Amino acid sequence: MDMLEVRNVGLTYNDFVAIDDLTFTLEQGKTYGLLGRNGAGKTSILSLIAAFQLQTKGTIKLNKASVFENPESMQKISFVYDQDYSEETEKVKKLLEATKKYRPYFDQEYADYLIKKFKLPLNKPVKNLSKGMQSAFNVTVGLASRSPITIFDESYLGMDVPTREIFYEEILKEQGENPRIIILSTHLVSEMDHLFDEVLVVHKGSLIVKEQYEDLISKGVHITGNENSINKFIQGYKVIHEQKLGGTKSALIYGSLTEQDRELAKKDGLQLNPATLQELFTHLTKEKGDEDE
Ligand SMILES: Nc1ncnc2c1ncn2[C@@H]1O[C@H](COP(=O)(O)OP(=O)(O)OP(=O)(O)O)[C@@H](O)[C@H]1O
Repeated sequence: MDMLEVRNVGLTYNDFVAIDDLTFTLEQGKTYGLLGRNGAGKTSILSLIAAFQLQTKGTIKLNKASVFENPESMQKISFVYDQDYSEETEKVKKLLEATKKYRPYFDQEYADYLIKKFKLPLNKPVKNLSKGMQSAFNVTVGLASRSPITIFDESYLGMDVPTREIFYEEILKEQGENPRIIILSTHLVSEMDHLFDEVLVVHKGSLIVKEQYEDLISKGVHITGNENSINKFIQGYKVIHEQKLGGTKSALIYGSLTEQDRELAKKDGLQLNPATLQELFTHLTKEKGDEDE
């Protein structure tokens, strides 16, 4: 069972702290959603896991061995990110062959299948592909690499909806048939949440959430009703968002409601509705100056 352990990891660029003190473990067979606002530190974390750079402090280990400058673990990690192909004169077929050389788990049959699915033109220079097609090419490399750790950092850029659907279907299918550690960094929270087994939320370089998707979702509850009753009800709960309309108020609670309180809410005529991951993410990472709806 492959296991990635990130312990007390920090990263500073000159004096700027991009990542503060991250500790988490990832396990084979799970798809992780990595969420965070712009500049939260997602790409920085992923580039450390992929050993593209060395952290300023802490350790990152794959199966107990440090990943940095470790050829064995580097072969097990694929990092799919938004590459600049403006100078890439090589054709799709040739570039795929070249990439394959460094990926010991690469499955050519699966790559051929994906090329067909994504309708990638094998004889076109990669620099001449549309943005969405370049992303499809990257995703093909990432999926067909079958690396024990496969990272997709906003790998959907430029893809249209049907193409993104193919990407999502393949993630689900692959994880079922060839389990690995998959990390999906994304801003398309509501579109991709069905893919996540676990969710990591990074905010200003710190990890503020790491939870099973189902557990996390069960903590978000919208409670709506008469303002006075709501104010009384929410005491003691963590409220991450409030909205008022006339005498009616709606509060978004983050934390498990007791059965007793659910009964109480019903009795008081208060409405309870589950929150979505996107809502929880938005309000948990709210910053001063963000507009309230
Ligand atoms: N090479 C660098 N030198 C200096 N600062 C950097 C460098 N790379 C990233 N940063 C800073 O580190 C912080 C985290 O950046 P990072 O790219 O990891 O964020 P992100 O969560 O991936 O953002 P986005 O969602 O916008 O892609 C940002 O404030 C960014 O400006």
